[in-house]
Amino acid sequence: MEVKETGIEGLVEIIPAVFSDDRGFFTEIYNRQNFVKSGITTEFVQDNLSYSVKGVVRGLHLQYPPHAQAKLVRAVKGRVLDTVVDIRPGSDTFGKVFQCELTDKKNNALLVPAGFAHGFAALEDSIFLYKCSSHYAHEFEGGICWNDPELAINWGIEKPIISEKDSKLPSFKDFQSNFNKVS
Ligand SMILES: Cc1cn([C@H]2C[C@H](O)[C@@H](COP(=O)(O)OP(=O)(O)O[C@H]3O[C@H](C)C(=O)[C@H](O)[C@H]3O)O2)c(=O)[nH]c1=O
Repeated sequence: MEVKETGIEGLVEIIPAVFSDDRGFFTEIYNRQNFVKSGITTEFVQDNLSYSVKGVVRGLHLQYPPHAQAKLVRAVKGRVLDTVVDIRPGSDTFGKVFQCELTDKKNNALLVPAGFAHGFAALEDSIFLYKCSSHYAHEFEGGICWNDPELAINWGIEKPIISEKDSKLPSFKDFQSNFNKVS
């Protein structure tokens, strides 16, 4: 298992060992012992899976403290452009956007610490599988609109398919003023 730094504290890409033979391949997608050995001690409590047709953007989502979630995210089918924004108060990289293509060919994953807004674009029909460090808490959900002009995120999709809920998410500026109130 290779852990690649991203230049943002705590945000790492994970490339697992993949064992291929004439039947296909085998890979461990989570092994607590190996993660701890690599310095990743996050405790996960919930696994989620979502299917997105090509052209979907989900996000940017987060849960407010004390229900903020660290996530271990991957595409088990297809190809997604995973996108995170550092919204940790006082972080040296506050407001920084990081993107990483997660594909079923690379079997790569991204460990997203708590304190990030998270979303992804489905560049193909994709199945997204992820572990969360805190349970779903609907009343603590928040987000930032996918097309915020300040973040200017390139999702790789011109006119994304988004949910009604995501279409109403606030701008990054409005999010920050609200976040200061709830933190
Ligand atoms: C997140 C979640 C949702 N739900 C229910 C609530 C809704 O009735 C339905 C769809 O929820 P939503 O539209 O919020 O699903 P996504 O747009 O995929 O949300 C996720 O998208 C981005 C990429 C994330 O990082 C978050 O994990 C999460 O916010 O599933 C649950 O029952 N449990 C859950 O943990």
